[in-house]
Amino acid sequence: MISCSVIVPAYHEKLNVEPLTRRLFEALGNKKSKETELIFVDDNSQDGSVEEVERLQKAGYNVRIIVRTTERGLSSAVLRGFKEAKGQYLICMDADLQHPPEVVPTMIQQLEKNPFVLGTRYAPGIEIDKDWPLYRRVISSGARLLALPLTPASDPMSGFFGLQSKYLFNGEGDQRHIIEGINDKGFKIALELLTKIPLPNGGKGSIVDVPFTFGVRVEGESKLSSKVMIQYLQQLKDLYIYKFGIAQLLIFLVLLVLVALYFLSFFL
Ligand SMILES: Nc1nc2c(ncn2[C@@H]2O[C@H](COP(=O)(O)OP(=O)(O)O[C@H]3O[C@H](CO)[C@@H](O)[C@H](O)[C@@H]3O)[C@@H](O)[C@H]2O)c(=O)[nH]1
Ligand SMILES: [Mg+2]
Repeated sequence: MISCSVIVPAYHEKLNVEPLTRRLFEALGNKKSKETELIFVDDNSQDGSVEEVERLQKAGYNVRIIVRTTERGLSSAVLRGFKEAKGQYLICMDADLQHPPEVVPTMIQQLEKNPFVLGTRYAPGIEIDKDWPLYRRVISSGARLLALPLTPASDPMSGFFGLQSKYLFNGEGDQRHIIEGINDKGFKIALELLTKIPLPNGGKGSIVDVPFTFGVRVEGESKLSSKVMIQYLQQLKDLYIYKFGIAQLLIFLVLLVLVALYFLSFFL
């Protein structure tokens, strides 16, 4: 029986499909592999990813690929994968091996006892984004700072996380559906869920950190674009309103300007 589903949003990731699949199932070992399914959610890349997955299926791996033809986007791809998942433990990770598959067994172990598990780059001994160019560090720090009031999580920008499915869905069987009001735009699906799903005690004590080192992408290219950054700012605005009400939006905007000025000062 499948207890864990690993969901991987993928766009033009053909070269990463096989190494990710092999490394994941190798890390899981015999017993856990039988209880785990791997689901790629691809947005019609037409780059041979489908054929790669078919080859891996023939080799005996429990992997499949959902190809979306009318939708695009990381967050909505992850939500689609969650909807199709059979496991009670749901894990989300990138295709490009920046999230080490070897960390997944620890995440599953933690999910057996805790509602939410977060792959975090902010932990003792972890050097944050050490190979990132300066501009990515600036964007990442600014984005993290702005999300701090929304959740007690250490790394709400992370795309490497897991949760118990009962916190994501309402209803059972055919009636099962993702809780209302989840924004499916942009890249930051973990932040959205951390803010909105009904975690015990508002997340305090129910989000377990699993430290990992954010690797460097070897194959393919990042899909982070200015459109994604604008979607993030829109998402933040909506989350501030959701959490604090419309009056606080003004404070948010003032904060935004201050933070922008602070970071701009590095370049002036
Ligand atoms: N299906 C689908 N997948 C997508 C899309 N855009 C990106 N992806 C997939 O989402 C994953 C992350 O995309 P990257 O382009 O590699 O993102 P990144 O800039 O490296 O950002 C990562 O780091 C952030 C932390 O700073 C994370 O927040 C983010 O989720 C991601 O992991 C990859 O597997 C990529 O193929 C899309 O439109 N559709
Ligand atoms: Mg990446």
